Amino acid sequence: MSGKLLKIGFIGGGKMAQAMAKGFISAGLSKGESMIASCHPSDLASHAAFKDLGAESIFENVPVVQKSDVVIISVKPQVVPTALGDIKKAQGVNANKLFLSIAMGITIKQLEQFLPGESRVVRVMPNTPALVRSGASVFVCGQKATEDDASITKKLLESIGTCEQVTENLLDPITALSGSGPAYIYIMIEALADGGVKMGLPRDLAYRLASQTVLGAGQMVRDTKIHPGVLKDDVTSPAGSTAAGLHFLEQKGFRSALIGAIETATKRCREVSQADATK
Ligand SMILES: NC(=O)C1=CN([C@@H]2O[C@H](COP(=O)(O)OP(=O)(O)OC[C@H]3O[C@@H](n4cnc5c(N)ncnc54)[C@H](OP(=O)(O)O)[C@@H]3O)[C@@H](O)[C@H]2O)C=CC1
Ligand SMILES: O=C(O)[C@@H]1CCC=N1
Repeated sequence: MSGKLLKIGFIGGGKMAQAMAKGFISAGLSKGESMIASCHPSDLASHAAFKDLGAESIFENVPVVQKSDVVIISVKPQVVPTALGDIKKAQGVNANKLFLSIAMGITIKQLEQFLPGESRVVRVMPNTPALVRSGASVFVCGQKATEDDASITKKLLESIGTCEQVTENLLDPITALSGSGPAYIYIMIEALADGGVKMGLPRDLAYRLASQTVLGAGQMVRDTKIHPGVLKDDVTSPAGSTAAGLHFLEQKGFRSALIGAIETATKRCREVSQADATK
């Protein structure tokens, strides 16, 4: 991937596509002008967002494939069959491209069926912190993806955060954990700040402290590799305030709620994987 910048195309220019596009640009791996996105006419905000990046933004999917080296399938799962159907039906399109699909629940097998036979498919699960290059992504290579495709995928995803190659059976729980996870953490940050405000903190200070605390705790687990239970014990002084707070969380089923969220979200991914659930 040295030298000429890859042309990156997005089929669907929504939230996750924009996060990845902005991440690639700030990583220096791409430029607005080497990107193209197909947007839906009903989502002019996304159309404008890609134009603001200096990218080409259009309302058709086929030219995105024609003009790109790597095509990122970033429409909602329910839209994937139609969007890829457009490409399969089109005459004379060179679909011998690398397709990265980020669609929740859509399997490699389904993607390979929806796309023309020559297409090389990699299934990816990123998350929105890709925008600030702190994403957590995983990928699975399809039948026709080459070692080069895996390297290109890795290079792209590592530019916007961490990246691991996994097996497809892990994709649904990963989607539930790291794909959806930022949403759980955002409501936690909001609630922590609400608690701080309830107890008299100014709102902006409460958000700064809550977000930095989440960031710092995550970094502690990742960088020290110390078990989170041990790190929790280090915070919890005998007869102190943390023990009182933890007791309240246990009474309210905090752990159980998080475990249940991952279980429920995984089940939703599995529903979508079933062909009729993409409708
Ligand atoms: N958001 C996230 O955190 C993550 C999302 N994903 C996956 O990314 C994909 C996109 O999600 P997200 O960005 O949240 O969703 P968005 O709704 O923000 O983006 C999807 C975009 O595709 C547009 N669209 C609809 N139909 C078509 C079509 N036929 N051709 C081209 N574009 C079309 C939508 O327009 P309109 O709104 O008008 O329908 C919308 O702009 C999903 O498959 C999701 O599972 C994966 C990981 C994380
Ligand atoms: O909510 C969703 O379905 C997508 C998948 C992971 C994050 N957002």
